[in-house]
Amino acid sequence: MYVVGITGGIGSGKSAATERFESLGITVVDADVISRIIVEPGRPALAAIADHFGEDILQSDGTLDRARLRTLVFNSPEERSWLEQLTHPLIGEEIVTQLTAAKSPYVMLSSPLLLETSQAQLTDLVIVVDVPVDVQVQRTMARDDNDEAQVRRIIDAQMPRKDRLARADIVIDNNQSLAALGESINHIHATLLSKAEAKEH
Ligand SMILES: CC(C)(COP(=O)(O)OP(=O)(O)OC[C@H]1O[C@@H](n2cnc3c(N)ncnc32)[C@H](O)[C@@H]1O)[C@@H](O)C(=O)NCCC(=O)NCCS
Ligand SMILES: Nc1ncnc2c1ncn2[C@@H]1O[C@H](COP(=O)(O)OP(=O)(O)OP(=O)(O)O)[C@@H](O)[C@H]1O
Repeated sequence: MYVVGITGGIGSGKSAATERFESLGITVVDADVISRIIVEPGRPALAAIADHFGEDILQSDGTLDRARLRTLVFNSPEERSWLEQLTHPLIGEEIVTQLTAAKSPYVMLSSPLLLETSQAQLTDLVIVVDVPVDVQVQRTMARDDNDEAQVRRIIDAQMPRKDRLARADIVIDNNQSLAALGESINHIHATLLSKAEAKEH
């Protein structure tokens, strides 16, 4: 199995990129999606979070109050570290399960923390989706209910842009139109198909 990791900071355009790869028939395993599944009601991780932060971290329907947890963990490195020690092993396990089940010519692992965690070891090649930090901030604020200071705190909790770029095998410059992004991906897809083919033989 040829595993292509794709990463980038918050709001860089990982989802915009992976939607395009999916439309080309590629299975995408998404760490953000998995991070929501492992804290669904009834899961042990949600009970551990409620024990640690108090029942106020749950909404009236029993689901996680993500906005509240977001404020807590991005204002406290200790609380963020506590949450990551709980969630990252569970996210890692589910990533492996989903990668193993994938049937497309290559499989993509999309994760904002690919290079910050051991997830990178699962990949054959790393793609970084890159935009300047100010563009990350603008696009994230336009998408989410987050003020600028909050978005910048999240960016500060992630790998600095230049370190991430230094780890890339392929960089996608997403400071361009969505149409141009699609064009870049068509070319990269052709390259990845031949690399995956080469690994099989
Ligand atoms: C703090 C939580 C509850 C906030 O939830 P919310 O719905 O607001 O955000 P969501 O999960 O969609 O994440 C949005 C973006 O925030 C960034 N982000 C999330 N967690 C982290 C983290 N631990 N460190 C740095 N950036 C992070 C990523 O760029 C991500 O794409 C949630 O992000 C969480 O549980 N984080 C811990 C698990 C984790 O590290 N997830 C990242 C995937 S490995
Ligand atoms: N080339 C582009 N031009 C204009 N808007 C874009 C472009 N690429 C992505 N966007 C928009 O920017 C926002 C952030 O993109 P996206 O959600 O794909 O980022 P992400 O890297 O998946 O973020 P996160 O780490 O938060 O999951 C979205 O609203 C998306 O529609």
